[in-house]
Amino acid sequence: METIIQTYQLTKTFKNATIIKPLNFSLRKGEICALIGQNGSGKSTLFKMLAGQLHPTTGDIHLFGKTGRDVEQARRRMGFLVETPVFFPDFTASQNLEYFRIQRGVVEKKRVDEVLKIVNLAKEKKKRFKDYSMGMKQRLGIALCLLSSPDCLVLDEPINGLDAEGIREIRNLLIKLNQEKQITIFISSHILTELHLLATRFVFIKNGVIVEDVSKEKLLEKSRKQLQLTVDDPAKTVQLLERAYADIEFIVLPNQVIIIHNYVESSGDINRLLLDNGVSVREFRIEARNLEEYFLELVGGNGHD
Ligand SMILES: Nc1ncnc2c1ncn2[C@@H]1O[C@H](COP(=O)(O)OP(=O)(O)OP(=O)(O)O)[C@@H](O)[C@H]1O
Repeated sequence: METIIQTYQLTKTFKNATIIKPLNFSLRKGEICALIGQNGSGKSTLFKMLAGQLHPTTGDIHLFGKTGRDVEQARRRMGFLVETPVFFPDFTASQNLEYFRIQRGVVEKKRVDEVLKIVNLAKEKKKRFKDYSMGMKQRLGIALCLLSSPDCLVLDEPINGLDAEGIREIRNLLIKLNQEKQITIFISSHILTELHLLATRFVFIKNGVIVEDVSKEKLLEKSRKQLQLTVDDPAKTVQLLERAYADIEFIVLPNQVIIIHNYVESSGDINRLLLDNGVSVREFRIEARNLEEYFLELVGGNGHD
């Protein structure tokens, strides 16, 4: 499968603060990849580097296999919605897109009507931008990205601040673009539950570090059940768990709580292992949790980054 985006040891430092730590990431053709992280985690900084709006401090970006001077040309195959586009408030949607069509050298005049149809704004194309709802404004932003018929869209929080209906419209639009036009999508949000029905892959970022990269199936599995232990000696518990289960995945929370994401089916063995080695287990339970809790644990709690 073709690789659309590849970063190698990519970093960004502003003054003394390193916002993106050496980051290796790849996006393959056909994916809808969600970049999830709390405010300030570095999502926009990463996207701006991909869009060419910020220069990386170190590292390399390949787009469609191109790098160096050729990357600019490859970038034309991508549509970026990284900063809110500045539309003219008194222009209609059509007039706004027509302005950008000419400015961006998109030859075919009919492309404006085509993209308005794709984003379901054909009927409202003569409305002035300032009279658009938030959801319509966002869809017009996506229409702008589509003007040059990109193979990949990079969208920074496009459903931020939308109501449930607005979110549903954008979600359906993006699924349609992915399935019918084979457009690869890289989309960010700070709210996991906004994207869980859309994305096929989830990348979690915390303080500029990717702390988790999972498929939709794996995410659902992980967010379904977990073991929650309260122990007297978390450090020893961690040591014992890592020795017994090489690929065990867990996080240590305050108050001597350890949450284990896999090996839920081995809960009896884990309990015995700890007791046999002198760890006192005060509480041991299997919990179901929702996606939002999982997200907060990963990017909000004491994740293992
Ligand atoms: N030009 C800049 N100069 C200095 N610091 C910056 C600059 N741009 C971003 N930062 C800092 O980098 C950090 C990450 O910002 P970024 O906008 O990438 O986060 P984010 O994950 O997109 O957050 P949000 O969800 O709020 O958009 C923040 O602490 C921000 O203050």
